[in-house]
Amino acid sequence: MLLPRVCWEQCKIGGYDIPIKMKVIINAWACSTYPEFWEDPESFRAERFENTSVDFKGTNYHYIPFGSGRRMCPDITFGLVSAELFLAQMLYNFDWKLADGSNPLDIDMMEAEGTFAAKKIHLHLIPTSYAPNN
Ligand code: HEM
Repeated sequence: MLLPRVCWEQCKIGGYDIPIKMKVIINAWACSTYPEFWEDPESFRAERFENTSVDFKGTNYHYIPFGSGRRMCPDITFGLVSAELFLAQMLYNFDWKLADGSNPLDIDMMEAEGTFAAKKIHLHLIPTSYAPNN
């Protein structure tokens, strides 16, 4: 869910009358899984972003992980760099195995309900420190 907005003028969206001053909350997850815009929307397919002009900067309304408009996330750059740096450090310094020895392709990617898209089933991993020979 994005931050709540207040409607500045009366309008109609998807057949619904939205009165002036009505509080509106945008469901970014619903936008990002709308079948009219996304093929097989609930599958994790990172390659769907290859060779496309769709990006996350708030002008493609079917993909708004950082929101859109004047209240969109002011720290997109910091957020992206932090996530990339963290992931790169974890992958560079450790080898990873699933704690129960199962196949990574069988990981259940269901999301829990809530404001943030956390995994429904926790991921239990065993890191092994990767120390290259000096
Ligand atoms: C990958 C990381 C991040 C994601 C996915 C993210 C996502 C979002 C989203 C969806 C919103 C609501 C936008 C809207 O309603 O249109 C938001 C707002 C905001 N974010 Fe982020 N964010 C991230 C990282 C950060 C970081 C690192 C900071 C600060 C250090 C930050 C600070 C804020 C602030 C202050 C707002 C409120 C803006 C306002 O009320 O005008 N975010 N973010």
